[in-house]
This record gives sequence, structure tokens and C-alpha cells, in this order.
Amino acid sequence: MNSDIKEVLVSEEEINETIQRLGKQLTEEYQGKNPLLVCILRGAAMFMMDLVKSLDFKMEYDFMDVSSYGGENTVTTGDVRIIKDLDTSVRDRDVVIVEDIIDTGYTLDRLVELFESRHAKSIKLVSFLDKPARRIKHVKVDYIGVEIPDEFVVGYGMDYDEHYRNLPYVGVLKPEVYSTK
Ligand SMILES: O=P(O)(O)OC[C@H]1O[C@H](OP(=O)(O)OP(=O)(O)O)[C@H](O)[C@@H]1O
Ligand code: HPA
Ligand SMILES: [Mg+2]
Repeated sequence: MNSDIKEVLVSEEEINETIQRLGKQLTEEYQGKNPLLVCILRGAAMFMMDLVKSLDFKMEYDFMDVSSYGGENTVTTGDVRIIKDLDTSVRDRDVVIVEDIIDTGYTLDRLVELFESRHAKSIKLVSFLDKPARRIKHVKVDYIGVEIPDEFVVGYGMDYDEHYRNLPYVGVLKPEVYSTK
């Protein structure tokens, strides 16, 4: 285990089981619908690439980069900025937004509003992690992987100051990692 990690919250095994379960649920829902899966960079990249391999239906995917935490922040600025937009039109498409984590809900709330304004046919949300304790915007997430407690987590795509995204599990950092920054 990485020496900066205090505790593993979601192991590689639990990640794999979660992907299989979500893949089955989405495969039931989207049979014959050709949805557009939208990966929200950068955090959701690892989850997205595992998830799509477990889907057994015709689909397309695209990427969008939004950010509201940035740098050493473990608290959102609430200002969700679009850094890279989609290349694909969502008009009249069944859209599935794929996120690594829903925390305050600002990011997903903003994206749902955006895709509604662009006339998506339907919008559903998939989030690998759910941290309900910190919710401010009460967005309905249709598919949730794992619910976690109120801790700032890293790994499996998620970062602290851009590091730790490559860890194959989700963990909590030791407090000294923040204090020595
Ligand atoms: O529910 P919220 O409070 O909005 O938080 C969740 C969002 O914050 C993180 O992204 P971030 O903006 O840090 O960018 P990143 O994905 O590039 O790390 C995370 O990947 C989610 O997209
Ligand atoms: N870890 C990493 N990025 C995040 C988190 C978290 O707990 N919450 C929102 N973005
Ligand atoms: Mg993100």
C-alpha cells in the first residue's frame, strides 16, 4: 500500500464487483438505445474505462473536462468551469453522465442543467462514489457504486493536488500529508 495512505475505503476487489453490478444494470436499461456516455475528466477517467468494458449494448462515448476543486483544495469553490466541452451533440440523445464521485453535487447539478438546455432526450447519472454527508445540491443519481463517509478520498482516478489518481484502490490520506504541504 502507498505509504501516504491511512486507510483503504474501497479495495480493488470491491471496485471490480461494483463495476460488474453497475454494468449489468446499465445493460438492462440501455438495450437498443445507443446512448452517449459522457465521462467527466479527469477524475472519472479510470472508472469510465472499466465501466464501458462491462456494458453489452451499442453506445458511444465522449469526454468533457470540468473542474471546481483545483490545486490543494479539498473543498469545492462551487464555481464549476468547463475546461473542455464535448465534441458530440447531445440533442435528442439519451445521455449518461459518468462521474467518479458526487460530493456537494455542484458538478452534476451544473451538468444536468447544461444538457437540459442542449435538449438531451434523457439524462441519467452514474457515480462510482457517493458522499451524501456533504451534499448541497440534491441531484438524483440513478446509479451509485459505493457510499462513503465524510472523508476526502484519493485513488482510482481521484486526486489530492493532482497526485494519487493512479492508485488502484480508494483510500484516505494520512493527516500529515496535508499538513506538510
Ligand atoms: O459534487 P462535487 O462537490 O461537485 O464534487 C465532485 C467533483 O469534484 C471532482 O472533480 P474536480 O473538479 O476536482 O476535477 P477532477 O475530476 O479533474 O479532479 C470529482 O471528480 C467530481 O467531478
Ligand atoms: N476526493 C477527491 N476529489 C474530490 C472529492 C474527494 O473526496 N470530493 C470531490 N472531489
Ligand atoms: Mg471530476
